[in-house]
Amino acid sequence: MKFTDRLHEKTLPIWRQNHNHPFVKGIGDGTVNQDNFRFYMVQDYLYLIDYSKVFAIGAVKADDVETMGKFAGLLEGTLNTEMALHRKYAERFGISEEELENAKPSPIVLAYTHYMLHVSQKGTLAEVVAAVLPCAWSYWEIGKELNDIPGAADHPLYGDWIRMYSSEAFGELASWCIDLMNEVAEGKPEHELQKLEEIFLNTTRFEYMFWDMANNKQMWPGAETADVGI
Ligand SMILES: Cc1ncc(CN)c(N)n1
Repeated sequence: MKFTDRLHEKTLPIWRQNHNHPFVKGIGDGTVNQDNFRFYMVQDYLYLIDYSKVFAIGAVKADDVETMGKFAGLLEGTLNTEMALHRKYAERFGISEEELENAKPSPIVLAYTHYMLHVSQKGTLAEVVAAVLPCAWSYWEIGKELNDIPGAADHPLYGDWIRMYSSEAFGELASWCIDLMNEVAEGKPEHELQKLEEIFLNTTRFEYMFWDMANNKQMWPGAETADVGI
């Protein structure tokens, strides 16, 4: 059994909850509230800035030039392809790039990104990969699932999102993360595998919390409308 099969099996209930989250379903059937989607895209942009930094840490921790190159590819793909989607949506919503970068992160975004940055700064290369894997893997699976819904990828607003996360290019990045997880877990003692499992479980849980945050436009307690992200 591959280590990633073990991870998938262990986190299956929460993994399913991610796929069936009302916000995800709403992107697929076009019913998600536009204002919530706008909030989500702004918060996701902030998330991706730190997520990209985790790939840079991966490059620093890589043991060979080929792996360094893959992390550089993931960093480039996130900054220039995935985040281009967010910049395009921001333009549609009348949000400038400056406003986007200066938006305030929600408590969930801060907790999630700080967790990933903490794990990757203090941990091993395998721990870096375990932290980022649910992000790439679950979005790719969700993208493909939504793309299978007839007409979903043609939706005037949410179609771009579905096409991005079901694309071959995104799938390649996700597959590379899956393969690397198996490579770096090979031969590790059980206690280290359990640690990787825990990190993977935690970021899978954060994925669920992120969808919930988007669904509820959840910001800081007592925040005024003007403080809500942007
Ligand atoms: C929260 C989150 N997780 C994952 C992805 C896919 N890179 C994303 N854009 N946002």
